[in-house]
Amino acid sequence: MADSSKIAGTIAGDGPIWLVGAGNMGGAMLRGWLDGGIDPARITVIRPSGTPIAGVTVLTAPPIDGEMPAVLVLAMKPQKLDEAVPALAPLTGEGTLIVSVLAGVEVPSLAKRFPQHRAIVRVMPNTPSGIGQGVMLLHAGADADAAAKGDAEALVAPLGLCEWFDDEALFGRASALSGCGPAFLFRFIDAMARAGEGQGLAPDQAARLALATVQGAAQLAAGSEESPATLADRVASPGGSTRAGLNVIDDGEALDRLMADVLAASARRNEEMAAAAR
Ligand SMILES: NC(=O)C1=CN([C@@H]2O[C@H](COP(=O)(O)OP(=O)(O)OC[C@H]3O[C@@H](n4cnc5c(N)ncnc54)[C@H](OP(=O)(O)O)[C@@H]3O)[C@@H](O)[C@H]2O)C=CC1
Ligand SMILES: O=C(O)[C@@H]1CCC=N1
Repeated sequence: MADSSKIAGTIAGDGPIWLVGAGNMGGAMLRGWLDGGIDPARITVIRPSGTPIAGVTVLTAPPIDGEMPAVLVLAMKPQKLDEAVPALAPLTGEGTLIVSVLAGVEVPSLAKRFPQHRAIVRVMPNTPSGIGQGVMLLHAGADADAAAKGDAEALVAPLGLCEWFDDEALFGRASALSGCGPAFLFRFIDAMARAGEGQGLAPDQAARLALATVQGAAQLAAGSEESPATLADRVASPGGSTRAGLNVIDDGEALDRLMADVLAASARRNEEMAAAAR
């Protein structure tokens, strides 16, 4: 559940917030905002399908005769950005804070497409934002002042942990960890369950045990003063069964090497998307 106390104040005044795209990511952010107590009357969702969302106005195109958006949240696929810009850019102005969650699309690429803006802030969320447990990476363009950065952070703080990056390239590489990370963990849960099936467990039982084990372990680690490595040692009795399993994970640093390759592949793709948007 999002922390509603964090969203009690105003965000970029009290003007309209346009959310462009409400799919997997935009939809999760919207859920987090609504649970967090944001005034739904401020939010207009713009999506080509016009698929309704309870409690908020949904339009198939930006409103041309309304108030200028105080915040424009871009949450379509990077490949759809140029399809959306012609209708959006003329409606933004010096009062519009542009918040982009598009992977790989850098601030200068956004500034080229939205020359009129108050500030441009990139946010890399992840899907647990929908339950207020996301990770929100932030990077602001050079012309963003402290007030604009504060407004961007106030907007996304109810969705999870906020971490600022001055270096946009590092922001991109960090996106591979926290933005993509939930998918890697979901795969891990499935792999653990399948391995349980391999030991003779029924599929539904293996899935239940794997998920509850990951949930409990993550919560334990999050609330502990001890490092995950120490917590792992607390499970592994010398000469016991856990140590035998850890030996497989640790052999040749197999898991470290796998994760290094995984993040490197995601970071590389991020760079390719950045190049495509320039
Ligand atoms: N999924 C994730 O975990 C994360 C995604 N992101 C970023 O979020 C963005 C969205 O990804 P995701 O939610 O997964 O994608 P989805 O395909 O689930 O959602 C895309 C949304 O964009 C809308 N859309 C499509 N075309 C246009 C257009 N021309 N103008 C306006 N809106 C349009 C769609 O509308 P409709 O609903 O009507 O079809 C839909 O709501 C991407 O840029 C991605 O990089 C960032 C971090 C994590
Ligand atoms: O896969 C993607 O490109 C986006 C960015 C982070 C998570 N999803």
